Amino acid sequence: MKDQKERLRRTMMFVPGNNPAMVKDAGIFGADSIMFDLEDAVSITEKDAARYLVYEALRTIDYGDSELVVRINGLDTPYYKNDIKAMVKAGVDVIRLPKVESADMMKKLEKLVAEAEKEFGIEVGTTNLMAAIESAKGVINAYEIATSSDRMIGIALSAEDYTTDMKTHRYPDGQELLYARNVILHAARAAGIAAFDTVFTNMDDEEGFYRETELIHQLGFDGKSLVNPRQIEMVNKVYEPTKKEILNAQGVIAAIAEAKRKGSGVISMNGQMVDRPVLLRAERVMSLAAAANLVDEEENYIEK
Ligand SMILES: CC(C)(COP(=O)(O)OP(=O)(O)OC[C@H]1O[C@@H](n2cnc3c(N)ncnc32)[C@H](O)[C@@H]1OP(=O)(O)O)[C@@H](O)C(=O)NCCC(=O)NCCSC(=O)C[C@@](O)(CC(=O)O)C(=O)O
Ligand SMILES: [Mg+2]
Repeated sequence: MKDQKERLRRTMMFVPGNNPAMVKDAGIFGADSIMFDLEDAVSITEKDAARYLVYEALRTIDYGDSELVVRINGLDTPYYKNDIKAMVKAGVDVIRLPKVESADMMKKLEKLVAEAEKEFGIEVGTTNLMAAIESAKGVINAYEIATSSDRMIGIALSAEDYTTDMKTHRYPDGQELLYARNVILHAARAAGIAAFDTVFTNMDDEEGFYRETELIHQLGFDGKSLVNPRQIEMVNKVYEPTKKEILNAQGVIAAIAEAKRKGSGVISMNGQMVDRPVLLRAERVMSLAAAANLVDEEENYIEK
């Protein structure tokens, strides 16, 4: 199996942790990551019930190949300690901390997670972490957050809270998010972890959703937080490589293998220089092609 830091995460779907039907069926939509929410989708009166529901679901329901993420309550609430204990005990893959503004917040989370792992006899270091950046301060400190722990698998932009903090709101062209998107992407890339774009909340605006997904794909995001299963197929479509890109990637991989046989790291293919960065891009294209079932086990292109 691939390193957890390397896995494909195009779609990370929020599932309200207080909704038994949604929690039960969340695995059928094929999201790369399912993110059970204990924070803002759950009212204060339902915090304990939601925690228990998600705990039971993690222990008993088979969610297939999807990565299992839980967004716990923030460090400024009375709920996060119980959330951490329960989710670690249930064996969650990733804990997502909301409203992160500093590396210290992630270090505090890491310490509590390690304590819980010890308490429940789980190997220390098993539970991965990610941070949601939802304020100007979080954006300013994005790199220190991204590098705060070896357990970090990614950082995410949370535009609903972020635009509120910035005294603006979301516009169709996304200009108000350009700076935050670029800072978060650079911080994630410099730290060697994943970058996730924010949710798109207007379910009736398919055109707007496509436009936003194409933009974040072009910028280089690994994927997007989602609020509805209908959005999964649309994101996968945008991230699907074309036949030309797949055939080119296969050529690059073969050319580099040939170069290695000759003791070199660089070779020319159709007059184009092919070296390590080109190879890394080709490998990502092949991962996306495999996820979209566009290649067979020997990585041959499947004509549809
Ligand atoms: C939006 C809507 C009400 C629409 O409902 P609708 O009923 O119209 O949807 P339909 O399409 O008709 O549903 C068809 C079938 O799919 C099922 N189904 C729908 N959604 C499903 C789902 N998510 N998981 C599993 N199942 C699902 C449904 O049960 C039905 O099943 P069935 O009846 O059997 O046919 C619904 O989707 C929903 O509640 N979404 C989650 C909302 C949420 O979690 N918000 C909090 C996270 S954001 C935030 O906090 C901001 C943030 O913090 C973010 C950041 O940090 O990134 C920031 O600051 O930016
Ligand atoms: Mg938020």
